[in-house]
Amino acid sequence: MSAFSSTSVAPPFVLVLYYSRHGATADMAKQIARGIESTGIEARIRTVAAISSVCEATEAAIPDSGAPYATLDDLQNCSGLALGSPTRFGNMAAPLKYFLEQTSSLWLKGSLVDKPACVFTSTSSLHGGQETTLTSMMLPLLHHGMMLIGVPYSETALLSTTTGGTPYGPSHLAGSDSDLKLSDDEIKICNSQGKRLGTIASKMSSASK
Ligand SMILES: Cc1cc2nc3c(=O)[nH]c(=O)nc-3n(C[C@H](O)[C@H](O)[C@H](O)COP(=O)(O)O)c2cc1C
Repeated sequence: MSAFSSTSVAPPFVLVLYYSRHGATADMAKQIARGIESTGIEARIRTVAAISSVCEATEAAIPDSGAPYATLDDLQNCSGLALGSPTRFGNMAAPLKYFLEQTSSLWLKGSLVDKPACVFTSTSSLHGGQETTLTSMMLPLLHHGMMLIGVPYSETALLSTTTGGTPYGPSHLAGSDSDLKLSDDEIKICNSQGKRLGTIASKMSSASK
């Protein structure tokens, strides 16, 4: 093969994209990333900026701590997506929705069609809207044509958990002071969801080459 015909193909990765204010959803993102990376594919962890009426004028391009901010290129080039948000009045948090509302150019090109995706959330109360938040995050992903994966009951932690964990996606009960750590069952569910997403993303990205 001549030097001119060899092209360097960027290795596939799964984007773990979340917003977190107090750190619980960020902890979940790390556990999902562990599950993804256990399958041999890179997990790229990215967050979105908080919003305010002047956010675009005041936010630094790179946050002082934590994951870098996601770009549209991260979404465009990922082989799969794990999307996470704290529950806000039974819905996803505004900063994540704000980011998603800037993805019309990707929607027009169909960039995310047929890519696998999962969703995860953290709440302060057990019946405070985990499932509704998870489904609220699924809706824009379905508009983008993504293929949603949940947590099958073959993950037995779904049956033993007394806090978070749903078949719609991993969840966490953070408590009213946002100080409860991820339980062992919640961690298992995050890890297995990441593993499932990584496995499917790897298979689909190698099949499309
Ligand atoms: C504006 C606002 C609305 C919230 N709405 C809910 C809610 O509907 N149900 C709930 O259980 N917790 C609610 N919470 C609590 C957060 O979901 C919870 O503290 C979550 O664990 C925070 O995740 P984080 O640590 O990733 O920021 C709300 C918090 C805020 C600031």
